[in-house]
Amino acid sequence: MKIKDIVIGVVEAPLITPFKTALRTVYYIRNIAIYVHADDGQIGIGEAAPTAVITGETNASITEAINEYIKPAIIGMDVEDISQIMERLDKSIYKNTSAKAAIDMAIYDLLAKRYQAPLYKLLGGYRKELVTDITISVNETAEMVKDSLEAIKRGFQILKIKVGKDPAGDIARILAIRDAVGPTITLRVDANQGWTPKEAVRIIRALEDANANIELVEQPVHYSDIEGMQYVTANTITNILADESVFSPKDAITVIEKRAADLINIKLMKTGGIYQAQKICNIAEANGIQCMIGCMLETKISVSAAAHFAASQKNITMVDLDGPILCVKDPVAGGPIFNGQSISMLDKPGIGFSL
Ligand SMILES: C[C@H](N)C(=O)N[C@@H](CCC(=O)O)C(=O)O
Ligand SMILES: [Mg+2]
Repeated sequence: MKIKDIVIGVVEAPLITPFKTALRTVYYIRNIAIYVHADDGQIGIGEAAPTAVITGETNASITEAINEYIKPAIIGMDVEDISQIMERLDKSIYKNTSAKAAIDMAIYDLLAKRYQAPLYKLLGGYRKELVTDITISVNETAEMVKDSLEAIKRGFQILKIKVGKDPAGDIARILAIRDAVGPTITLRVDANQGWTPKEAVRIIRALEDANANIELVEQPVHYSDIEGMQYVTANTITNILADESVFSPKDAITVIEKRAADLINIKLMKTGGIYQAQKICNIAEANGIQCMIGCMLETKISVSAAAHFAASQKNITMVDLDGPILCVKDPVAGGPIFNGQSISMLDKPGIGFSL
């Protein structure tokens, strides 16, 4: 099964409410869809999200990276030579991880279809069901409390609370949410790099003193401030999760060696796809570090690929795959079933979309 052509399209989905983090506000998803055509007529599907503030990519850069660099590097290759394809993909252009992720997942989709196997089984098949959290955008406290209670009414038991935009008000925001939702709901906090190391320690310790029972705090400080992350991890009890600080296996080794975090968030848009994500997950597992699977603002196409990857790995113990849940409707039919907080893998070949 040889790679014959790569076709680029657009995938769009309006969001139910604006998505707000310390880094950006988004009203509408407009991502790149990828169709990798094989010489036997099969098509593999992928998606790239243009998260300029995190990966540095735009829809224009993703399109250019694929057309000018990635496509010439892998066209004509046999889908079964996966390691060789992934080596060429990695070397075809520096960074551009979301462009690479879209191609990587489309090729894995084709490989799994070649063997008539669901992708999660081909990758290891550890489990069939995942439970995702849902994001509560950063807003004024009252609005975040209201959004948290609505999410619980919709059946979500794990909330990912965005903070870091107004550090002075963050303790009050988080405590008000804990107060409103009660003790049984799991709360994750994501500062998206919005705090200084000293601020982070002060805020997290205040939450600990108030018995807020926060499961983890994600990327408290700037992605490049590994020493700052190390300082926060060393001076708090709460688990610290590295997100924007870990794109590559090398980044994971740095964070682990420096004890800069307790946990790692793997996103296909940061790793450049499943092949590199597996390496990070294995490195973390060998070092006793559990991983979260995360997503950017992505639709069901790429989030489904991430779900297959997560389902295949024992060491992925936390799931933040709420992209499709934040959309008014899915732009594609098929794939795993997203029902409230549960994501169920089906036994259709590949990622599960009929193309
Ligand atoms: C969508 C997901 N829950 C999430 O929060 N992802 C990112 C930010 C994504 C983005 O800005 O597109 C995260 O920081 O974990
Ligand atoms: Mg994050």
